[in-house]
Amino acid sequence: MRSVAEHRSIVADLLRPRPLVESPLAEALGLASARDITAPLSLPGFDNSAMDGYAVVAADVAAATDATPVRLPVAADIPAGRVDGPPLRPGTAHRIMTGAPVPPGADAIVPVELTDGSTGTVAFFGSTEPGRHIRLAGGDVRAGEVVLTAGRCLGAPQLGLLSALGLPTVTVFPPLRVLVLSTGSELVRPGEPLQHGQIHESNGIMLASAVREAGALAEQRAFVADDPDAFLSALRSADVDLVLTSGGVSAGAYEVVKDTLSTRGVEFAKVAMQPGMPQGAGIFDGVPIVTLPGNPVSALVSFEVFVRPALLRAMGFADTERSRSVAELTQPVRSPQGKRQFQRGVHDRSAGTVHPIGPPASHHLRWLAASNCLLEIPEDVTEMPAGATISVWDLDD
Ligand SMILES: Nc1nc2c(c(=O)[nH]1)N[C@H]1C(S)=C(S)[C@@H](COP(=O)(O)OP(=O)(O)OC[C@H]3O[C@@H](n4cnc5c(N)ncnc54)[C@H](O)[C@@H]3O)O[C@H]1N2
Ligand code: MOO
Repeated sequence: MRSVAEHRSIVADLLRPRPLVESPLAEALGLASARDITAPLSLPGFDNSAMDGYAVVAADVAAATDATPVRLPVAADIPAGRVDGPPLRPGTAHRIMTGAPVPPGADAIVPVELTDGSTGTVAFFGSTEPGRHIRLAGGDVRAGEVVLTAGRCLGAPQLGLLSALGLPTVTVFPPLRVLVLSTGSELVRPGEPLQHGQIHESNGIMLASAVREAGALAEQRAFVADDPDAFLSALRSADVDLVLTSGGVSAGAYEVVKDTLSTRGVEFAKVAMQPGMPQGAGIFDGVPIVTLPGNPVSALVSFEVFVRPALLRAMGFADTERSRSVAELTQPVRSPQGKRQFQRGVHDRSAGTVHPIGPPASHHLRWLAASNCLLEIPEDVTEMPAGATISVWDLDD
């Protein structure tokens, strides 16, 4: 049997990044930056006020108290955005707003709450010290510093930072395009009535959603029956970077995926894993294809273990794995000898504990939907008692 690690690297080696693109920031959410990003300018770009109030020379208001206010003439008004503010002469104050440039000559800001707020002659009821409430140029970012490294996922704060640095675009790895194709003559579209022996199709939306959650683009085709011609024509009609099928890969008489592709560039193997033993991967018609087992839990666990890290790697992400932690089991678990088992679990992060949820069998979608993690049990471990520590893949990060 093939090991989990071997199949992971076979799948990872199949996928290739698309050519880099220069993307407007608004279209880069969730993608990976392709390059280290060096700040073209400093942030803040100029010394500016952190408070609405008055710019002063601190020494001028050193004696101010509630009982003995200091009064200064207001020589200028500096709203945020004013670009022609005059210098401050000692013995005067400038009314200033948050974000406005501190005038040359001033060394502190007094918040409006410590004054009477006047625009003619202002009374100060408290003192200040040099530097108070001034945000210094370069205090956040200095021009020339690397602010984001290649492979970083561009989320809201990262895109905000790039915009603050005056960068309208960013070089990114484009999302991979993935065709999700379910197979099975028993499948019926949700919303349509079932006859005995039929089931509603569920892997399509589940895998397409997992692809989208990973930041790639999913094209979810109507599923195909266990019919080689229909299957091949669905495959050939796609212009994608990866095809992801489910079903038809085990040992039965109507395994449309295995029967059709095993002579056409796809290698099928048993992987020492549960769920998710029957797997296939290869190149068909020049396009990478990964064939997942049809049992719904097997399909999604296989996606997590083999496809998601490969997709993230080909989309340039530095971080390709789910966050892993170690937690204490609150109940014992058993696992088959020789297989890496991934049980569904509920991880209580604040308590540092985890328990398996639902049976290990691979058709229990309900328990998959109720879980927030996978428990990873190594091949050579057949039982673990309550209190043992176990490796956990958190699925909700
Ligand atoms: N004799 C053997 N039988 C089986 C073996 C084996 O080694 N020898 N392996 C078992 C394991 S493990 C798995 S996993 C499954 C994988 O089977 P296939 O990939 O061929 O998938 P199917 O037979 O098409 O379907 C399995 C199961 O999943 C349901 N299914 C399939 N597609 C969907 C879908 N899109 N939405 C919802 N449910 C789906 C299907 O109805 C079956 O119940 O094989 C075992 N058998
Ligand atoms: O490998 Mo199957 O995935 O155990 O149910």
